[in-house]
Amino acid sequence: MSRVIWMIIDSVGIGALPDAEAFGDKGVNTLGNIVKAHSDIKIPNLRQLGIGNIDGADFIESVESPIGCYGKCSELSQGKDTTTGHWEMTGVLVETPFKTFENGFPKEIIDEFEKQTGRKVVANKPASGTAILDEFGDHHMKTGDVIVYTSADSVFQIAAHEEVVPLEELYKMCEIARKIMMGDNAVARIIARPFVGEKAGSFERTSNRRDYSLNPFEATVLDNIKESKLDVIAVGKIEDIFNGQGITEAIHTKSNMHGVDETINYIKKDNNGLIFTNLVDFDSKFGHRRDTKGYKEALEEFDARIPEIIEYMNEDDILIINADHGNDPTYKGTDHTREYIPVLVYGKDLKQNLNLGIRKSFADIGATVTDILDVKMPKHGTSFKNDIMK
Ligand SMILES: O=P(O)(O)O[C@H]1O[C@H](CO)[C@@H](O)[C@H]1O
Ligand SMILES: [Mn+2]
Ligand SMILES: [Mn+2]
Repeated sequence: MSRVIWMIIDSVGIGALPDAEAFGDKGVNTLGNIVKAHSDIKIPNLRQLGIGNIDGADFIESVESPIGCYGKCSELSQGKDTTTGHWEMTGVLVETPFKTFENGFPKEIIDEFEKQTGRKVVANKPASGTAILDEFGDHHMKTGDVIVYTSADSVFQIAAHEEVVPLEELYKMCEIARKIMMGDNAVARIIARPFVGEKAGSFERTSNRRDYSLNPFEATVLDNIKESKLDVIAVGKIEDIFNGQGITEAIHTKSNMHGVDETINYIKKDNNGLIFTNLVDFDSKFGHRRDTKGYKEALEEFDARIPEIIEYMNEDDILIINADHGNDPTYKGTDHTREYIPVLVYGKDLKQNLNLGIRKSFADIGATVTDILDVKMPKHGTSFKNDIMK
């Protein structure tokens, strides 16, 4: 039976959506602008899969006969964050945007949080997660007050030094915040942001980050697969994005390469159903940091692992690679960008060099996954399984 290996290259958008300006994003193109900034980029394996053959992706040299099926998808949901992107690709549309807090969180919320956690809050504003450590890290070290911040995303983030606030306490604080930030104040995610280091300028965030999401509003593709008694194996932050819903086994990872290693480990094992991986470094280490060189190198590093992934796949396994939103490292600010996402599909038994065109929704990908695994179809999305099968 076919398995699906579904890998999310977090934030690798491929050009502005028609409505990008309404999201404050003009002329954005994550992959396009990285390639423009670094024309020596080497991503031969993504190109072999057809990334340069996608409609409008003329900034990447195309190949004559790609071995994959390739296309791009629009986002129907009103958002450009990870939760919205992943939920849409698994069949749940977010029609009302998640609540954001451009001016920080209201006093009642902070008061309640301080009361229940017994710690004072500093910052309480939108910020870049590394800049905020430079600004308030020293104060935190001296006082034990925790750094609460948000961004253009619907997030309540708590940063604390691992030696000042033990991880267990930080996670407990996130659970408290999760309970407070429901109902009218429901943010998509509460995020634990532990860090280490001596002083401002040398603080570093650790991989002990944890996200506390809302439950998806409706059944996702993952729920449908799990209901059919198949495996839904989550690698990286997938488990957090779905709050564990519809997942049968999960592993958190420290980096993109660790994510690829664990994905390959699962490919080698005997399982049935879906291996679902998120590679977040593109976004968190390079996109938000507006680091085009780092982003380019991360793409090259991932690209170099593709042959290995393919090598271990069974004859009837199907590999899908796509993004969840953009994060153009050449654009102003430090936030995500509203973009098309590329989608690449490869299987030893599938058609090659097939243009999937411009799809109406990310949900088409999840619908295809369910169709391949022959489980209940999601409410949204049009499967392209029949197009890719020989
Ligand atoms: O700047 P950092 O903390 O990496 O924040 C980024 O990560 C969070 C979740 O995606 C968002 O708030 C985004 O802005
Ligand atoms: Mn993301
Ligand atoms: Mn992000």
